[in-house]
Amino acid sequence: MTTHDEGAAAQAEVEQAHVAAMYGLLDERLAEARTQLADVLRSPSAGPGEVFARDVAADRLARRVRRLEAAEQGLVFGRIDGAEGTVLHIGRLGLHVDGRDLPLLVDWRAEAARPFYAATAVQPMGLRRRRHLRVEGRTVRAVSDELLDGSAAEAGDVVGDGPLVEALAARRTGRMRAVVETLQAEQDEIVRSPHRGVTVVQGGPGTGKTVVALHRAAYVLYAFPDAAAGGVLVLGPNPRFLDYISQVLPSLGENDVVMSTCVQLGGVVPAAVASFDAARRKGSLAQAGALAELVGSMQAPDGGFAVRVGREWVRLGSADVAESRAAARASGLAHNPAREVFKEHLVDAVTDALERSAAEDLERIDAEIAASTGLDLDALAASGLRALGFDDGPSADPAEVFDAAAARANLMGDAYVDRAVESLWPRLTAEALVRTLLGHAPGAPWTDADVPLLDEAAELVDGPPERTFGHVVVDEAQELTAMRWRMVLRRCPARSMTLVGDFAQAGPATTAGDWPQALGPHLGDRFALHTLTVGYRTTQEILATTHDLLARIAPGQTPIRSIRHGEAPSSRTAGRDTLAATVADELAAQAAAHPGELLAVICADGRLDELSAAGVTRWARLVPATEARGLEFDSIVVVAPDEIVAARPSGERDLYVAITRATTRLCTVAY
Ligand SMILES: Nc1ncnc2c1ncn2[C@@H]1O[C@H](COP(=O)(O)OP(=O)(O)OP(=O)(O)O)[C@@H](O)[C@H]1O
Repeated sequence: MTTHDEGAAAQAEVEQAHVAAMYGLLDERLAEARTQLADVLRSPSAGPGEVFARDVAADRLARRVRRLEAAEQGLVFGRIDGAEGTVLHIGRLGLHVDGRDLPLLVDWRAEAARPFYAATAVQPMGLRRRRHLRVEGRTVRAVSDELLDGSAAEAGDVVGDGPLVEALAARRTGRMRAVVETLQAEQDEIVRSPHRGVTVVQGGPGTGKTVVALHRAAYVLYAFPDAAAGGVLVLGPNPRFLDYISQVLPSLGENDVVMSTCVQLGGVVPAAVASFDAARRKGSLAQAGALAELVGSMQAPDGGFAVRVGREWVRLGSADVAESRAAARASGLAHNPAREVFKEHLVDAVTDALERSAAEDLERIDAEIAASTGLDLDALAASGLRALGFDDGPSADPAEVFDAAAARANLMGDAYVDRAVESLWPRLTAEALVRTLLGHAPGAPWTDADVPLLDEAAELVDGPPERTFGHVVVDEAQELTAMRWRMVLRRCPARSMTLVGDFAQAGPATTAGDWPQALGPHLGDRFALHTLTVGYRTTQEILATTHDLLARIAPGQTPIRSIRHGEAPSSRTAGRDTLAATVADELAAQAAAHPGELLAVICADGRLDELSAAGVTRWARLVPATEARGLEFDSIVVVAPDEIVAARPSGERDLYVAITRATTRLCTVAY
């Protein structure tokens, strides 16, 4: 009989042979792909068609190379053994060998990999055993098994600490990492949900909403080819957060994801941050109505219109103008492109008026000829037309004297007509429209809250954005105002989205208190809501200190249960003048006692300069409470909580966010 350690070492050796074979195949595939790429790039191509085809092929191969390269880290991390003896290894991508029935490695997103995440002892899904492999570089360091079918452990089973425990015990690095090895069943269910529409994930801090959102993006790219072809967009609240999550998708082999903040999406760089009041006001849905109304008011207001044609004036009644306006609006085009439709209808009406007047002239001339004979009728008709500005030569048939098509063509290019159209249906710019709405002087700086207004105006004026996406992921989605939601939805015509957030963590511009309030105006009830309940970041001890706060800021919300436990939070009191020094002292002590931990100081924006001057960045990241959403550190020092609460209308929620950033230790320094 072997000891546990000997058994574990033997099993690691068994797995090493498999893992070596997989890396061997990965190397082969990578070499093939690189050779193919080099061949394609070298191949001569004649003509634009061939160049295009070559570029497409090169792009596809370059992606394949990148995907294979990204799989080097953590290529394989799991294995499932069926009750009847089948074995599947699970990893970052699929590897198949010709002539072999079972794949050497199954992509974690494939249906065959589902039991690895979803099987439990209650529902083993045909599995006897789930195995996690800890691989460093290309070397198997350890294996750990869970037996799922109730059978007793045998010689080849290594039952020990779960890999989740190991993953959670790891030090924070300041960058989020993929957790594809340890995705939990309630998370996995959302990640691989077949729902193509809007999936919403709510849950307290640290329940893995970001984890789910990013792994969902990777799953969508794998499982929904149409959405993948349209591109995937991931939206986060600020650049600091985007930097924090930036490595997750590349490490899953997905490099073709666009990451952005809402503001960056608008293409306008704001020069200032709006006040809370302005942010709320400008974020409200009423602004969309106001902008639409403003544009409408600039589209041929009621009344008639006169245009000079040659030496004549042609007058149109308000009914003709209204008909042209209705036709332009019915085109469904935005204001500027619809202007052309308006102009065409107006020119038709002017042409009709000219035709009527030409016919009347001819009748009058006929009458005059009848009165005094001997005059040349054709010459008379032609001179009548010339008087109206037309060059048409004489015609034998008076009914054909007026060439409507030529008159219309002339009018379309006529500067007077253009001027008249401009006064009725002026060409607009988004900037000018928003400035008019806000009563801004030209050149006044834009704020972040103006960006969604400009985006809305751009759609009204020029039409939908050129760049749209097949799937959009929104993290910290509770931060979006109604106008921002419109901006996001505009870029996802297929309405295939993953939205994650927590209204207990909402900032000052948010007016909605829950998902139906936030999404109802845009999507009705067309979204599937999931709730995560288990915390993986913040210890139960730290969470316990937030219960009263949570009851105030989100009265209906059930506190989450954390699987982490640790020290009780500590607190220090300082004098008003010694606050920064006390923080520095605390950090120095923590850094000495827990070397290698990632520390952060979170404070009100107004304290940043003082703390920075006190040198806290020697030991810790200095993070304003307004930018702490979504981030995570081993240990947190929260400075002057009262100041964080007082700084913004969402102060208590900001404090809740700050307190829930730590995985291990929380210290509060107050005065
Ligand atoms: N299945 C898992 N395996 C390993 N680690 C996990 C798992 N789920 C979540 N975590 C870890 O828990 C921490 C919190 O996850 P995440 O940031 O996704 O939570 P969140 O719900 O988005 O938090 P917040 O509301 O604060 O933004 C991260 O370190 C993440 O890696």
